[in-house]
Amino acid sequence: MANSTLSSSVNKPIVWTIAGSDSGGGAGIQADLLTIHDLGCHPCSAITCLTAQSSVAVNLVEAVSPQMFQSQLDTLLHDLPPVAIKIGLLANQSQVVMLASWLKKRLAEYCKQAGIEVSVILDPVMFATCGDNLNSTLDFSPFKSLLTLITPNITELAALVDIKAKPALAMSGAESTLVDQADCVLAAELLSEQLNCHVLAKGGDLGPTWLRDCAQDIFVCREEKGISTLHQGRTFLLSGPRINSDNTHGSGCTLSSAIASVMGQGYVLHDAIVIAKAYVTAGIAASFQPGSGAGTLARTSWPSDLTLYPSISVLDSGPSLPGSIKFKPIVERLGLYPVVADLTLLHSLLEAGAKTIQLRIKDGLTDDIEQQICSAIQLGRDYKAKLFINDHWQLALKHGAYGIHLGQEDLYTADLTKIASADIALGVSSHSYFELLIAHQIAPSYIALGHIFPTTTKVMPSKPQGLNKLRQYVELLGSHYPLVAIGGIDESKLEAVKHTRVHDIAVVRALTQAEDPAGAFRMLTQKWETYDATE
Ligand SMILES: Cc1ncc(COP(=O)(O)OP(=O)(O)O)c(N)n1
Ligand SMILES: Cc1nc(C(=O)O)sc1CCOP(=O)(O)O
Ligand SMILES: [Mg+2]
Repeated sequence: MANSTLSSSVNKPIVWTIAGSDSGGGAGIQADLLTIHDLGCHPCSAITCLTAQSSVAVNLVEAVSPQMFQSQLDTLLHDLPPVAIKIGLLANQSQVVMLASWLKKRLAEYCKQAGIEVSVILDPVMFATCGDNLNSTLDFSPFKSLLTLITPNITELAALVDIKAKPALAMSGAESTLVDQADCVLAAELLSEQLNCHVLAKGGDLGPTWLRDCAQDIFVCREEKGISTLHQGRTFLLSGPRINSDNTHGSGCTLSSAIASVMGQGYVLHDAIVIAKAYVTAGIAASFQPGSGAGTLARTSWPSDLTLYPSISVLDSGPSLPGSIKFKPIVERLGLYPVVADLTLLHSLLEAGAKTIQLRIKDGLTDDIEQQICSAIQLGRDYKAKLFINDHWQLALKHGAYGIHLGQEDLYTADLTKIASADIALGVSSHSYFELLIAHQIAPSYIALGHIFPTTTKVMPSKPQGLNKLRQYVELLGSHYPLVAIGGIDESKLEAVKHTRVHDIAVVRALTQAEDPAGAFRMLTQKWETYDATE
């Protein structure tokens, strides 16, 4: 017992914070250590400076010596290398230059040797919540191409961006302040180009009027591995609930260290951002005031309440989703859901008792496809089954299918309003928290969660989600939608999948590669229905 406790704590991902000490305990290193620990990682720190700080004033800032700064980084790298790093307050320009050079040489060398990538999140701390200037004159350009993400607030964004390089911004009089949403977006996109990294421009502070109803952040995303190309090279608006509270001291530190902690556990950037935003919202909602000035955030662990999460909209000129539509609800269980490519198999699985089934044709002649879709829809009706058509939404609409299954990419090209008003059920694929939140915004009839295990049925841009994430998705959305797990599920995985409490499962190869697909369907269904969801 003692051993297993020891090894589980040793195996926690190591996340560093490189930041200043806040003697008041609400921000800086102190907030970061609490956050990283609360979100399941082991925190290490490299302290840049000490601040004599309370909730009402910053009275003294004293940088550590260059030797001490360098030695903390080298000492840690030797024995406690990070999977992610959060950088906060840097005390002077020489620390910026030294750290940039360390990231470029030492960290890069380590990453190459270990064959890993380390996410680096910079929170460019310039002002304390009490308004005191901490360091508003730093030049962060040495960090170009060395950061994963930078997270300025709107004031910091205005100070950071080289506005003169963007005539459109300068013309709108935005030399020192950014007011309009369009100016903020342009500035964030410009900063992203300047530093060659993703940007999250935080609108949590009560600044320009467009930010006052909800806490809105602008997320400029460049190229990123592990996610659909649909969500790369785009600018998003993340709108979360605004909690009216003065106790927001340390919210920027908390957000950036939460992003590092979540990325350090293998979540993609987009997920880390929405999870961290939800974490900060929950922390502000439960905040407290230990001194006489602004109070500080509570640590409320991994956020699983859907109302904490932001809605996502697109701010660039690309396609966007329609608002307020709702699809036919499905109240009964989908059960074991076969996804098949031919009518003979479809027919035999209906005969074996499938109550939900999908026709997924990936190639073939157009005339032929329409004929197969027509026949499948008729078979679905004959067997009183829920027959979904994958991809071919126009033909499904034309011939009155029970349902349509669409991938995230299809959501921007299909006529969703027409599908909803034809009372056709809609299933939507998802591969991350970010995609789940997008699916939730159009309130489909069910959401598919994939791919849970490695699959050879199709090439996926994302990594297998695994059982832990599946469990988290079910906790987040399981009371709102039927959730269907897909990808690599076979007899050997059935019981573990059931323990996540996901409602239903969809399978391809577990049936298509079986000698007797109808027999395999009956056997898997019987097992799926008899396994207990509780562990
Ligand atoms: C139940 C179920 N879940 C996910 C998918 C995948 O759909 P999509 O993202 O549209 O990808 P393709 O199937 O078109 O490759 C699915 N078909 N069914
Ligand atoms: C069609 C499909 N969609 C997925 C997704 O994650 O969206 S995974 C997948 C393939 C599932 O096949 P198998 O059961 O053979 O692994
Ligand atoms: Mg599809």
